[in-house]
Amino acid sequence: MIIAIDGPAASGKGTLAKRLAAHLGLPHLDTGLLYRAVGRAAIDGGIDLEDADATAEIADGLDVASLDESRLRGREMGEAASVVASHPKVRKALLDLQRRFAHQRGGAVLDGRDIGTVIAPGAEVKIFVTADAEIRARRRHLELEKRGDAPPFASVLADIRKRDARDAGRADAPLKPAPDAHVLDTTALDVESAFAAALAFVERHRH
Ligand SMILES: Nc1ncnc2c1ncn2[C@@H]1O[C@H](COP(=O)(O)OP(=O)(O)OP(=O)(O)O)[C@@H](O)[C@H]1O
Ligand SMILES: Nc1ccn([C@@H]2O[C@H](COP(=O)(O)O)[C@@H](O)[C@H]2O)c(=O)n1
Repeated sequence: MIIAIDGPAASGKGTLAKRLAAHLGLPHLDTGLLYRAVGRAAIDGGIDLEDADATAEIADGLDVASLDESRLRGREMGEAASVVASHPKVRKALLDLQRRFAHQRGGAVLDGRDIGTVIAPGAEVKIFVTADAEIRARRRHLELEKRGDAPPFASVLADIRKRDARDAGRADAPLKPAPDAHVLDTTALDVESAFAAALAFVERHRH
């Protein structure tokens, strides 16, 4: 069974994908990490994030086994990822490995922006996780506060809005729910309730 989980920044899709994968015993891929890794490598190498050819070359040679998540999290990498993710050549370079992961024997859970629309349009379960931007910013701000690394709330909210607008506005694989996706609005749901709602949906649709 392939479970595709998409949604805007800080909607909780990663939290949900991880929980579902652990509960169902399926492998999980956070596809945002791939774009973050390309952004990270470009910055480390002094390459302009707007350079589609150079960043696609990085994406082509990405070693997924050696992704260092601790260097990929954080606001700057989210922004850098969103810039490189707008290049069709970068997306093309990362397509096959995501599709192979999705179609491995036994199934998988993937979360990102285009899983239900582009990477695995035939997925048995598609969930588009969303929440009001202010709530998402509040959750992300809380997370950053716990890490002792919180900028002002207003700048967290502005980052989220800017990233969503870029992701939804790009021509190639824009952020949007697949026509057959179940939209799960978690604005009024805590983590446990969101997980319970997602799991109930999965159980209804697995075949
Ligand atoms: N339903 C919820 N209620 C309250 N907090 C939540 C909920 N879901 C997730 N969170 C918290 O919100 C923050 C963002 O969640 P998460 O990292 O899963 O989002 P994401 O969509 O994967 O983000 P990104 O797109 O930036 O990778 C985390 O601190 C997480 O613990
Ligand atoms: N399937 C995907 C996944 C991610 N992106 C881009 O990467 C950025 C970072 O993603 P996070 O989930 O780690 O926040 C995101 O803003 C997108 O621009 C993507 O395009 N497709």
